Amino acid sequence: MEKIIIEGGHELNGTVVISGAKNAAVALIPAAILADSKVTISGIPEISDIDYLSNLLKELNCDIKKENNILQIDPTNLKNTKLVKDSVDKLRASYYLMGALLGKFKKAIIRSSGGCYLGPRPIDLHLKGFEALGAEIEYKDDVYIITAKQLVGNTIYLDFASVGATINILLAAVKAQGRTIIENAAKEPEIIDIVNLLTKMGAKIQGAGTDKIVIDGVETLHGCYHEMIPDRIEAGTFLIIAATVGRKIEIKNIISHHLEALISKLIEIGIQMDIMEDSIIVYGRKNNLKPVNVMTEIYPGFATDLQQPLTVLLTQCHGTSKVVERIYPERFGHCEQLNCMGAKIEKKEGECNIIGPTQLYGTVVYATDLRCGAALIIAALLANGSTEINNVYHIDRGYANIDKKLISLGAVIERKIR
Ligand SMILES: CC(=O)N[C@H]1[C@@H](OP(=O)(O)OP(=O)(O)OC[C@H]2O[C@@H](n3ccc(=O)[nH]c3=O)[C@H](O)[C@@H]2O)O[C@H](CO)[C@@H](O)[C@@H]1O
Ligand SMILES: C=C(OP(=O)(O)O)C(=O)O
Repeated sequence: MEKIIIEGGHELNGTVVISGAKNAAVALIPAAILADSKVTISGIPEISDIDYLSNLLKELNCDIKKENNILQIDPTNLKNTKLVKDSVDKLRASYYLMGALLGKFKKAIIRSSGGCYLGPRPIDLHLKGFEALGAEIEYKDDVYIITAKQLVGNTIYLDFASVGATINILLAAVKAQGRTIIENAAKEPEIIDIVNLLTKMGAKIQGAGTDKIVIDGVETLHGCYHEMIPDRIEAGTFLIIAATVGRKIEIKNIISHHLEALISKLIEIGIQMDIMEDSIIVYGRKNNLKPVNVMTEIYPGFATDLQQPLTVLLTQCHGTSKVVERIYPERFGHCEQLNCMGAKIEKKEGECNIIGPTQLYGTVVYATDLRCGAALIIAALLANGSTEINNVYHIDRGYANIDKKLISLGAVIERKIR
């Protein structure tokens, strides 16, 4: 088990380059196995979710090679192995292998996936989507057996615009017979990235980025080259780090348009930024920061994955801020940890009030999930004294080379094995 020790109080300066998007990469890789020849994806982030997923592809006899940030996935000799080992629940996105294997072989045997515990995370909408395409599903001893004689296109209305269900249904439908329509589809930028890859592979899809996606099934898909999008959540995290403990930080390899909801909150708080299309310069460490109210929503609303990191900046605002969590009402594991560091956060059902400003102090804390980990890093950079952050494996699932990136900006960080 690794832990990170951060000496707080150092002002950060310089440039940071954002890595590829975790939530796109973990779907692009399963999508690639639908091809009959090699798919090359560039911009792959160095995170443990990619290592776990690569191991799952190896279990399927897929040839997978990584060099720098380029991943070559050759599914020519793919076998439809049962995925029932512990390796499946190391990450959330292993569930995309359900849709991909179903689309490719009309059969998938896979156990439940893992990922951050943010309260209950059902996959009923994924399964209903597969059933609408003609699949039958059996669930026994934590393993899903999903089979179809034939997959046939259908109109599927999602009760909630779920990212995972939209992508999983896309993966199952690209090779189905006829037309599938996903109504109330998720509109996140990662969906567009997956559709761009599938289209290069020969799929026929319209409407990605809107709430109606139309898929006309094709018989075969082929290899291609794809350059993936940068991580808007990592970029947002660095925007918040820069606002909280930076003097002047330039954040590069960013699509500013993906971050509009966060940028507008930072402006409301009083953070000064120069916003370009593919980079942002943040002038942080301002006094008299204003409190704000934030409500998480599906894209283009404020991302739930950024509310935990933003909470740390809100501890420095003069007055009471409110965060309402509409996607995962139990996503508040960070509050107790931040309170141990001196924050004043009152947690209620589905929301919290942050009373600021408060001085934070270094202590021993525990990442309860990935973005709680990010919040604790920001708090530790700001705190008086040294902070020990435990359960670092959560952070490594989604932040590429976070220690190196922060050290290059002037942070004092050490990683230790317990
Ligand atoms: C790997 C990945 O991309 N993870 C992201 C993805 O997770 P994930 O794909 O799991 O999130 P969803 O968009 O599916 O979930 C959103 C909401 O819908 C509910 N729901 C979802 C599916 C379902 O079948 N039934 C159901 O009730 C969930 O419990 C949750 O309340 O989107 C979330 C919301 O932006 C992000 O926080 C995660 O970082
Ligand atoms: C919740 C997250 O990830 P996952 O869905 O992979 O658990 C996240 O990226 O914040």
